[in-house]
Amino acid sequence: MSKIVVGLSGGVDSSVAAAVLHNQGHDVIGLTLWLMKGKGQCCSEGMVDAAQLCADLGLRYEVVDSRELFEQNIVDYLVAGYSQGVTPLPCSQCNRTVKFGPMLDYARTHLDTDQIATGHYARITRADTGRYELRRAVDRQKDQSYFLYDLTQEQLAASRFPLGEQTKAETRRVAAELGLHTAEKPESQDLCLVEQHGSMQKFLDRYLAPKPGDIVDTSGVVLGQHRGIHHYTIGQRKGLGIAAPQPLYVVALDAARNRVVVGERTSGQQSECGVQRVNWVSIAPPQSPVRVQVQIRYRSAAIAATVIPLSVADALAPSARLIFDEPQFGLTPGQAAVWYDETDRLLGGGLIEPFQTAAAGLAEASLVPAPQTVPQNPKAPEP
Ligand SMILES: Nc1ncnc2c1ncn2[C@@H]1O[C@H](COP(=O)(O)OP(=O)(O)OP(=O)(O)O)[C@@H](O)[C@H]1O
Repeated sequence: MSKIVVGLSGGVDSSVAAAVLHNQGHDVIGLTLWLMKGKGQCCSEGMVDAAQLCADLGLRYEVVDSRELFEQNIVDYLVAGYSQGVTPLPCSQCNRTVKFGPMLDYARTHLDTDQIATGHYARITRADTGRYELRRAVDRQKDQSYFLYDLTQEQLAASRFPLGEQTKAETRRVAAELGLHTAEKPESQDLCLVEQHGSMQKFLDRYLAPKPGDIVDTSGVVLGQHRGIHHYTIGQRKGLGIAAPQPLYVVALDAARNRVVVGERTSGQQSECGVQRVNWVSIAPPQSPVRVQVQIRYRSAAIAATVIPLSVADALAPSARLIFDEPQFGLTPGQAAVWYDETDRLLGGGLIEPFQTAAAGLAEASLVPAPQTVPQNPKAPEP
């Protein structure tokens, strides 16, 4: 039996993960990363529920103050990204740099173990080559592998996902059978920051001052005014405030000119895109193109595509080109493209690059903003 540190958010999933491992005879230590300044779900009620769970099961419980790390790696990253016209995906970045990495460090340094577990719905297997593979969860509705594409081999080697083989309904049933007080706790519906602030816009409004500009069509004709490009996302149709005979969508965010570019659905279609900060997971970085099924958003259907690996020599920042079998609408710079094989193995993923739209004269934005580009926080939340 092993000593395992289980990340506890205070929700039913991590409660069951901890209880199951405990019932299997492992020496379980509950750990909550205190992430948010202000009273977020995980950081007030969540900690109380996690502490209660550990008391009920007789587990040691730890809280690690990770608020500064979360602020630097997630809040600043989001604010800088949105101000540059990209729509960053915080969850995969959070998993790699705020949760799994630091949790593993803490487990090794303070708790004398290199094993961690979470309530994520995904599965880890080991190939004959010794490589750790990430697979979709058995419960496809709950599958969270998309958010885990950026984990390193070291992190996967240390991690367990006890819920990967079961459905959410089974998790709730186990929680009820074990009498866990979190059994009936409602599902979180959105990003933790969105849940805390009510909406992504309300969160961003705390950091980014309004910066009105033009809404233009793809040939540059001004159609209206916007309140700041951070209020918009690629593919958005509602809330543009423009009367047009045909439906218009946001097809690009031009930070350099502070413009929102709109067009008909066909003008927002792309047959390929660049991907940066690629992480190859279940297979070693390939030297030649790979046929894949790719997801360009968490809930989007997987689509057939070919990944062409680029800059293989640069192991720290490999990039790739994705060529879709059919043109795709709604490719959003900053979101993750995550690719799988025909079964359920997550092969790799990376961040969709800002595209060059010659017609709209867009400037390229960086997905990895320099810290000094982060605007001063006009009204930061109270710690
Ligand atoms: N603040 C935190 N500290 C430690 N571990 C966390 C924290 N937040 C999330 N986790 C871990 O990551 C897993 C997935 O987190 P996510 O936010 O997706 O929650 P979830 O799927 O709603 O799960 P839960 O029901 O446990 O809240 C959790 O089950 C938990 O193990």
